[in-house]
Formats: sequence, structure tokens, C-alpha cells
Amino acid sequence: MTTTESVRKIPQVLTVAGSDSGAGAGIQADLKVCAARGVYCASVITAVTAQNTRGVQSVHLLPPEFVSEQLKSVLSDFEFDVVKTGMLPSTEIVEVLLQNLSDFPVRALVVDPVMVSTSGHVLAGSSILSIFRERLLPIADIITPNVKEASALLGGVRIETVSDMRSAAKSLHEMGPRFVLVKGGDLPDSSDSVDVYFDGKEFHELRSPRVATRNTHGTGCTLASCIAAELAKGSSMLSAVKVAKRFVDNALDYSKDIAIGSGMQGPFDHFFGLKKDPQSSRCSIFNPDDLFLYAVTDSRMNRRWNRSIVDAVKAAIEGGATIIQLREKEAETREFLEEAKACVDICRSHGVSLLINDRIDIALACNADGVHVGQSDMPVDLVRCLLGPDKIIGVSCKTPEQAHQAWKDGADYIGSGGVFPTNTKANNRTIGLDGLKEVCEASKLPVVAIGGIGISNAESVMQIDAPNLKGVAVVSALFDQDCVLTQAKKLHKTLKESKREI
Ligand SMILES: Cc1ncc(COP(=O)(O)OP(=O)(O)O)c(N)n1
Ligand SMILES: Cc1nc(C(=O)O)sc1CCOP(=O)(O)O
Ligand SMILES: [Mg+2]
Repeated sequence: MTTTESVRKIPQVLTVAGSDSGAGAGIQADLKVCAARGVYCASVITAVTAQNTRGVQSVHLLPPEFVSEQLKSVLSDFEFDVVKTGMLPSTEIVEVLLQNLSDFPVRALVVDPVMVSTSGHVLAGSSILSIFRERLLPIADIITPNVKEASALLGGVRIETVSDMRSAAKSLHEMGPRFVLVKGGDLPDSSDSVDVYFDGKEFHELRSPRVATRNTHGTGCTLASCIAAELAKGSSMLSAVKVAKRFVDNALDYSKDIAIGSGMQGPFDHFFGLKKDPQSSRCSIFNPDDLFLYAVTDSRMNRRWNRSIVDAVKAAIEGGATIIQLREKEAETREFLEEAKACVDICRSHGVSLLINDRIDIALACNADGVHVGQSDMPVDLVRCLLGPDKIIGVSCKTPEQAHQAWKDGADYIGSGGVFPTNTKANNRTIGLDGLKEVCEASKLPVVAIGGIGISNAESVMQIDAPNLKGVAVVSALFDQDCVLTQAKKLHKTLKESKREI
């Protein structure tokens, strides 16, 4: 390449794993996930398996010297942001991986300690446990065992409850990885799938409803590769894990009734986000439960209380806000952009999505997670074209007709209000709890209520009988207050209690 040529670097992942002839898991899944998430992925193959939707018929290990040749070839040429490991079937193969990683250091290492296939076939026996514990785990940035793998790594401890998963995550963390994600998909008797994330200090329980489907082959590889892809793009670990879990949930949901193969474990479609019909097949990375406590900023209020927008956002998140919208009606573009960039950093590090009110240009420029627009802002279908399928788009609706249109146009959620009178938005028509209910009933989309909501009336809002009402959006109840952190904590508690009563 000559020095005058312009270069565009794209995020790069290397997967070191086994080939799955059925292409639902292993190297094939890793390549598809990275492609779907906009990341280049190279592949070093450790073993070739003969497998299909019925199970694994045969496994052929590649000679360690040849695995090493492949590693040297790509590591000496590419600049990988992240290496992700899957099936590492022998101690010798782990040895050559460790040697190559020491010769060619990479920014991050994601270890999916694959041991047994979904169909029960042993892919890496107990002989690899000690090298995993002593040498691979200590250099991993994150490990993603399921409960069986976590148990094996911990010498056979019983893991039967979420509390056991927490203890396991803690013990695994003591072996050296920076972060641990114990996947609870195999736990019996739970309607939700719960994964436990531990960063050495705090635990996070990441929950999602189980999808009833036979097409679950490759979920572990997909999750770990998606984490690797998001890290390669610059996400914080928590944010990468949340996006990856959502990606798997959406792929399972989209593919729940596809028929590939005749066995019990079908693959799923990693490219659900690229399907042609935007209404029927768009599955964004958005989690509707994130609307639970929606904090909308206001710079006039922050000035009044003498705090920066960044400090206000941080306090709101620490108090329990589950999504943030920057609504800055007076800021100059340059100032707004700088603030937005700083808030994106804070939100990403906490795994919380950040949306921009009205300003599509600012959202694009700071790579926010999405936007919120109203009926007199840019139309949602056009916003979707500009932002693409992955970004979150919310739209304000006061009527059932507007709610119908929101879904047709490809919005992810509806903001509906003013539920009560408010001084924060001038000339805002109040629709009341009845108007809110009508909007909820008219739409398939999740709804967040807004307008005059605070600790004293949040319960009455959450108790309207509408399953798609996911939470409340507030401005003054958080930001026109002496202590944002305290108010956010109180409101979060009120919302949780009112949800329990429903
Ligand atoms: C969550 C949420 N819902 C509604 C609005 C109002 O948006 P809009 O009608 O465009 O009014 P402005 O906020 O732009 O004044 C919102 N911002 N957020
Ligand atoms: C920004 C906004 N949109 C509304 C709508 O009805 O669409 S009401 C509103 C202001 C909400 O502020 P507060 O929580 O301080 O009442
Ligand atoms: Mg607007």
C-alpha cells in the first residue's frame, strides 16, 4: 500500500475454535455473528467436527503444529482487537495458543470454555481443566461458562440456583479473569434465562424470558462472539455483554419456528437484522425493560442546581435509571455534541443506552444508541433510514392513530403523555391516565409514560392495566431536585414496589 492511499480500519476479531459441519455453532457461528455485527473475523480451526442437528458424529483434532501455523499466519499479519476462543480440545493446542498470544499480544481475550456440545458430546475432556485454570483463565478478559462448564472448572461444585451461580462466578473470578459471565440457560425450573455477570466487585443478573424453540444450537458460541465483536468496536464489557445477550434473544425469537435439519437442535438465523421487510423482521438490540426508569435531562434545571449534565447523568444511572435521553433545547450544536460524547462514555461503561432528543445529527456524530422524536420532528421512517436497523427510535404519541403509525414506521417504543400537567414542556396537552391506556391498547410497541410523573403518582401510572406499559420517563422528578442520586433511588424503589403489586 502506498502512503497516499487512505485507510479505513475496521474492528477485527480472531476466533480460535472448532468447525461445525452443520454451521450452527463453532467457527461458522462466530463468522456469522461478527459479520452481522459489522466486524471482520478471521478463523483458526482447532478441530473439525462432523455434526448436524441430531448431534456430533465424529471429531478430528488438527495437529497442534498446524494450529500454531494458522495462528502465526494471521497474528503476524492482522491487527486483531479481540481474540475469542471456543473449542480448545487438547492441552497441546492450548499450549500453542498461549505461546502465540505471548508472541503477538492482543487487546482483549474472550474465553468460551467449550467442553460439551448441546447434544452432550464431549468436545474437550477433563485433561484440559488444569491448563485452563492455571494458564488460560488468568489472562482472559472475560470467561463465559455455562453452569456445567463452571462446575467442571470448579472441580464439580453443584450449581443449581442463581445464588450458586453467583458463588461460582466469584470463585472463577479468583482464578484470574477480569470478568465472569456464568450462563444460566441450562438451569432447571426457571421461566427466565438468567446469566450472572461479575466484575470483581458487583454482580449483575441479566434476565430474559425463555424462548420456546428447538433452534438453540450455537447460542454459547454466538454470545461469546458477539461480546468479542462489541469489544472490538470499543464497548465496555458490561455493555458488550448486554448487547450480546439481547442479540441472542432476538435471534432465537426471530428463528423460533424455522425448520433446518431433522434433529432436536436446530440452528438459528444470525442475520435477522438484515431481512428485507423492515416491519416484520426488524429485531433491534433494544430491550423494552430498559424503559423502566427513563431519565430525560434538562440543562436549565442542571444549571439551576449548579451541576454539569455529565454529573447529572452519572447520578441518575447510579440511582437506578435504566435509559437516558439528552433533551437539550437551548445548547449550541458544538457544546451539545461534546456533552453527548461524554455522556455516551458514561452510559456505555454502565451498560445503559443513551438516546438524543430531536437531533439526529448529534446522535450520529456521537454514536448514541438512538433518538427520541415527536410528531413535529423528523418522521420516524426517515429517521430509521438514516440510523439503520440497530439504533433505538422512540416517538411521542398522544393518540391511537399516532401509535399505529409509530409501529408501521419502524419505531422501537412510544413515549406517551402528558399523563399529568407539567411545567417542563410548554403548551403540552394532558391526555391523562385514560389517554395513556388508549395509546397502550392501540399498539404492539412498548410504551413509556411521560409528563408530570414523580414519586407521588408513579404507582398510579404503573397500575393502569396495560402489559406493554414498561415504565415512566421523568425530567423534573430527578433533575429539578437537590440530589439526583437520592431521587432516582426513591423513584426506582417506588416503581419496583408498584410492579410487584400488579
Ligand atoms: C420518552 C419521551 N416521550 C416524549 C417526549 C416528547 O418528545 P416531543 O414530543 O418531540 O417533545 P420534545 O421533548 O422534543 O419537546 C420525550 N422527549 N421523551
Ligand atoms: C419532554 C416531555 N414530553 C412530554 C409529552 O407529553 O410528550 S411531557 C414532557 C416533560 C416531562 O417533564 P416532567 O417529568 O418534568 O413533567
Ligand atoms: Mg421533539
